[in-house]
Amino acid sequence: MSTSNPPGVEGHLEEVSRGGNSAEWLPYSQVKQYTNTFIFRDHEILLGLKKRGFGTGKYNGFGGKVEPGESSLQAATRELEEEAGIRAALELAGVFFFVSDKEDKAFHIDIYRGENFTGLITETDEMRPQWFSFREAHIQTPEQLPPIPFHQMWETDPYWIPLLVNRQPFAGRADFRTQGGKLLPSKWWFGTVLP
Ligand SMILES: CNc1ncnc2c1ncn2[C@@H]1O[C@H](COP(=O)(O)OP(=O)(O)OP(=O)(O)O)[C@@H](O)[C@H]1O
Repeated sequence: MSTSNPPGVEGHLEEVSRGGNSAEWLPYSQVKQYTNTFIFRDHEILLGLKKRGFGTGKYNGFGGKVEPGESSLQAATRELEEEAGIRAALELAGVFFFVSDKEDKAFHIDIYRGENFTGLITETDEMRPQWFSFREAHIQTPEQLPPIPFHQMWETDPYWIPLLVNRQPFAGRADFRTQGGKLLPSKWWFGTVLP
């Protein structure tokens, strides 16, 4: 069964999770395009610890704004090289749309996945790359990698990272509100793409 998408979320989707308050979705007047890229090998995912700017101290994929004249895929490829020093053929894995009560701009984030990268993974001024394991039950790999550090990531990541890891195309939205000086999700909805 398809359910009705939140405003800003497109596609023929089936709900997988929703939560938060029952308030209306926050309004927005402008949409900014971003990218976020995750590299995979075996049961491992490459994350970067953000060292400056928005999301400092959190682990995330590699990405940023889509610049004028650039496609989303070009931006994702450029940001991966700028922030991690590598290149990879990327495919669109999902979309995460979010709005905060701090500004009237909405963020549309195209989420990409890639494998078989070339180049040497390199720490940059912006990101410290690190491999994590997503094996079930957090059984550690022979290289003793830690599991995905959800406690040090955006609060909405646990809703869509499993879909990314399981190769299920997805789209979702979250509204963030400032609570006690912290930006926290107040309402969210995620769905997988139906054929
Ligand atoms: C709130 N929930 C969120 N959940 C998951 N990912 C989120 C996110 N909010 C932002 N992101 C990602 O964080 C990066 C910010 O990038 P950011 O450094 O601001 O962009 P960019 O490199 O273009 O900026 P500058 O060049 O420094 O101006 C970018 O990948 C963007 O997709």
